[in-house]
Amino acid sequence: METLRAYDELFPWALLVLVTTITILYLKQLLVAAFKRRATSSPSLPCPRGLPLIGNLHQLGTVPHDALAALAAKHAAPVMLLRLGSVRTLVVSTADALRAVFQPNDRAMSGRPALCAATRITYGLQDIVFSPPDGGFWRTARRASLSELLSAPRVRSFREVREQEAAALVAAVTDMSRSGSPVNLSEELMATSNKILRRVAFGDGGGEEESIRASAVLEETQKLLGGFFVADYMPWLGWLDALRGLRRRLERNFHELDAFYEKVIDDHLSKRGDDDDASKSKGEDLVDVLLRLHGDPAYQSTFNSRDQIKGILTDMFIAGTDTAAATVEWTMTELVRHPDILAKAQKEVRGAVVGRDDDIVRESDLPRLKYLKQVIREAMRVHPPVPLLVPRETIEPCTVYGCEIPARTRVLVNAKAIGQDPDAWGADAARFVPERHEEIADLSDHKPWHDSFSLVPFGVGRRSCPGVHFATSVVELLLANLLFCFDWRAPHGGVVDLEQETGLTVHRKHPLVLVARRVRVQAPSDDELDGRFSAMHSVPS
Ligand code: HEM
Repeated sequence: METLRAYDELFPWALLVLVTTITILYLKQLLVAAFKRRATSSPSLPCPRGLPLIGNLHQLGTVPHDALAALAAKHAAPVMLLRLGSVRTLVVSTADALRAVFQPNDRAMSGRPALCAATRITYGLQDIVFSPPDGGFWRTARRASLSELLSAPRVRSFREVREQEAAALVAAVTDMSRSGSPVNLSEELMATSNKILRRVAFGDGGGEEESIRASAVLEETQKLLGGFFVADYMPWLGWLDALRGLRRRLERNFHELDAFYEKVIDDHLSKRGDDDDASKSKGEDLVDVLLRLHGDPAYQSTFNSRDQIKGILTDMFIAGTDTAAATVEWTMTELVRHPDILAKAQKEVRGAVVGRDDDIVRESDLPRLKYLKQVIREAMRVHPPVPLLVPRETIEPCTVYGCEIPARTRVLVNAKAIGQDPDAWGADAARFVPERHEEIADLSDHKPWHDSFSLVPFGVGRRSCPGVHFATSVVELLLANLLFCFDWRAPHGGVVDLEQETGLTVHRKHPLVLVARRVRVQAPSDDELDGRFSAMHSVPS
């Protein structure tokens, strides 16, 4: 009994000790877990604080690339981790950081998020731009884009289309300049770029009316792809997109686009039956090429459905039209803001292209226009047309500055912030100075675009743009003709602003409206020509 009483007295104490021990062990475990979490997730990557539910979404503002650049500067964060809705997002904002993030992790960073509009428009990600990199399809389709669709010989084969459309642009602007009315250059450039891509991709078939309808459908596709779908950031609120009517718009656009492609493909198939093999590869447009690959045993296992052909056609059109037009639009904006640079570029092109009857710049003239290429590079540094590139997503865990980044993290590369990075471009990074690209030996070579981490308007690594060659030939030809044929100024002696419209491709907020004066260039004397070339490559005061 004595012993039992002793046990009774001891029991509460024993219980207390037990509970205390368990509590201490539990708290210790919590603390260790918390330390471990801090140690393994992101010890050094800044994570600007967000709000419940929406995270940092509200900090994107109306011009996301500029807002992100400001946020990165505020937190001294070349790389930062944000939460956009429920999406963990890594943002890269300087050239050094881009190298540090991508050089060791190019494969890990090569995914794309399955965004709502892109998934629908590309027939469930059966294209090049948005397809996942780990299946065989992207690899084969990308190989086809480099060796067939956008190869140097293929791009050369479309020279006539580009020259005809450049001449049509000059004619349209000449008409407007004659009547004295200012030219809406943004509109003209978009129409020209659109027409070039349509002819290259779908051929010359179809009447003018059909062509205009197709442009309207493709324009809507562009808007939807650049639009904001709530489901891309907060999947559980995706029903809001239906309430906003976006889902219905997307469905309508998808079916219109599909009907258009079906007709184009059927027309090509019936035309093909009549052609012999030799004429087939001669005047092929991109639909012809894709139909040929569809029947080629080397490609057949991956290119085996019409949907894939249609997905890739959307890529070509969407990736190529808007971007080329925006590049010329921003380049002309900067030139009109810098009359000395405009004069120097005009002097070069007018000195190099004279003495012919047709009074227009041809593609064979372009290799001589070194300063023009510097001007374009500088415009793409200051105004990359796709400032946040096309979003990426990690396909596997990887390490960034010693921190583990899980798979399925969205990655945004701020090409605009990188182009303004003073460590890469110097203290005058914000100024428009084409001469800073003088050192690049061969600007006709497209390698410099892909080798750089400080100038990345065409992206970076294995998913960078395969359309560089195509894009630069359109941009250079249109710009050279605008400079050769016209003198330009802002209406009423005003200043052209730099306000931006948002979207995947960034255009000017207000169209670029300028006064053009048609110029007929006289053949210069030999002495004049000698003087021109020595003056041409000196820095303007
Ligand atoms: C000035 C014009 C252009 C610019 C600024 C541009 C820019 C870009 C950018 C930033 C990307 C994403 C790169 C990345 O994620 O690292 C891209 C991808 C792509 N671009 Fe372009 N682009 C232009 C013209 C073109 C043209 C003319 C075509 C074809 C006709 C084209 C076809 C593509 C394709 C297929 C991809 C996807 C590549 C992949 O994911 O593997 N682009 N472009």
